[in-house]
Amino acid sequence: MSVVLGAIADDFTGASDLANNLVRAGMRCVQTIGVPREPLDVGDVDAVVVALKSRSCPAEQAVETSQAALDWLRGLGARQIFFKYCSTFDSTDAGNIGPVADALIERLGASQTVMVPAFPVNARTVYQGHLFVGDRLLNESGMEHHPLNPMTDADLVRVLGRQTPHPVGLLAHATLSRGAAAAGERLGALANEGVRHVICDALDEHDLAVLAEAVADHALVTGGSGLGQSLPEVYRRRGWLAPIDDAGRLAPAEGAALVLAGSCSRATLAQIAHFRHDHAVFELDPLALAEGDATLEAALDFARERLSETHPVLIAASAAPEQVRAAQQCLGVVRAGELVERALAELARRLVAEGVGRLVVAGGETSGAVISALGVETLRIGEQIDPGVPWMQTAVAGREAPLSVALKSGNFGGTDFFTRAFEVLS
Ligand SMILES: Nc1ncnc2c1ncn2[C@@H]1O[C@H](COP(=O)(O)OP(=O)(O)O)[C@@H](O)[C@H]1O
Ligand SMILES: O=C(O)[C@@H](O)C(=O)COP(=O)(O)O
Repeated sequence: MSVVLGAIADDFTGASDLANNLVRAGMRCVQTIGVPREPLDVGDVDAVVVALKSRSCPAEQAVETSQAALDWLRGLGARQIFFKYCSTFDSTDAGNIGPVADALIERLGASQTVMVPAFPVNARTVYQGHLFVGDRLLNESGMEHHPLNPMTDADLVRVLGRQTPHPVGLLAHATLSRGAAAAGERLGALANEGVRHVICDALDEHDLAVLAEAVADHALVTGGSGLGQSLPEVYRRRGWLAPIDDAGRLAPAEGAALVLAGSCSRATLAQIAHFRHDHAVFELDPLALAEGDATLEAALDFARERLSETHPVLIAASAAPEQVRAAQQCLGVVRAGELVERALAELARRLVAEGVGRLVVAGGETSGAVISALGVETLRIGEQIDPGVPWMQTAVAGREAPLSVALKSGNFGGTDFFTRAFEVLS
């Protein structure tokens, strides 16, 4: 059997979210950081997820790295390509969802793709093309304050329409509720009208299963990880997958426990507040980081004094919207983000070299910066901590035992995530 699914994820937390769902649905999955330099042995692999850091970079760069990932995945023989973006459709009018989807469609010679951000288990649903987080529209969910891609419009047909010159259509719930054949017919009719991108409603797992059945033969699908829960079952019915084995067991974890947070989402802020009750927290201020290395050294000292296997330490740049705005006004949006990402990446690099072996990172961009600084190339997927966030293991230079790492999407996880994650691991 060869690789069935090749996925291109626009950030690192998103990649592990998708890989987690594929593993839980019984696919043997490897996550790579970018396109690996060495050939990858895919002898017993059903799915490969390539993690990129292409969500917030200039659109041309996102297109270029995504095309390179596509070419590599096709070289592995992948039957279907999955472009994974955020379940909150994180993007701006400049991209990158529209431009990347267009480029992938063209390179694959396809005529259409579905857009399925829904992830019901984490309360992301789509109705009449409008994205909800819980019972709030996207633009009232906290995502309107995102430091890099504030989401101020919940109408995804309209949002995507600003990112692509091609027509955007809707596969509405009324059609979906009539089953996979009706959904497939509607997609075909839209394709005949020249509609390239189809935003799909989905309220629950059943809707995702219907969509998976309708699109399993498409060259390209796009969306959040929810669709990744449902596709493997369709592949299995078609005989494309080997029987399920134990797809997600890791070696025992070793080393001190550290949490690094760069996400400013509501969920992460609540998780930090919860953690603070019983644990030590160091706050990184981007304005102080801009002044020189003293803050970074202070954070290192703080961690070194407290690191242990049993009591995690947290270093966080995460701040409330008004503080983020103040830092951005002073430093600029890009520089503020870069200063924080660089500092957290440097802390990870130095503290892992000094014995951290269990690492949780909060935030997609932040995870990209940290994992890149650690020189990670591939990750194995292990146990789920909360929906969308698995423990993973990887080799890092200078460490004999594998590094256990969890990349938490800003918006995911219960309030006790930063303590419970380590309990799950032990
Ligand atoms: N105090 C702060 N002020 C300004 N920007 C910040 C601050 N803390 C974190 N950031 C930046 O905000 C961005 C958060 O994005 P990300 O890590 O993807 O989190 P999420 O997963 O919540 O989207 C990062 O670029 C990070 O460097
Ligand atoms: O789909 C999702 O919500 C996540 O997998 C995701 O993409 C995470 O992005 P961040 O919130 O930026 O971590």
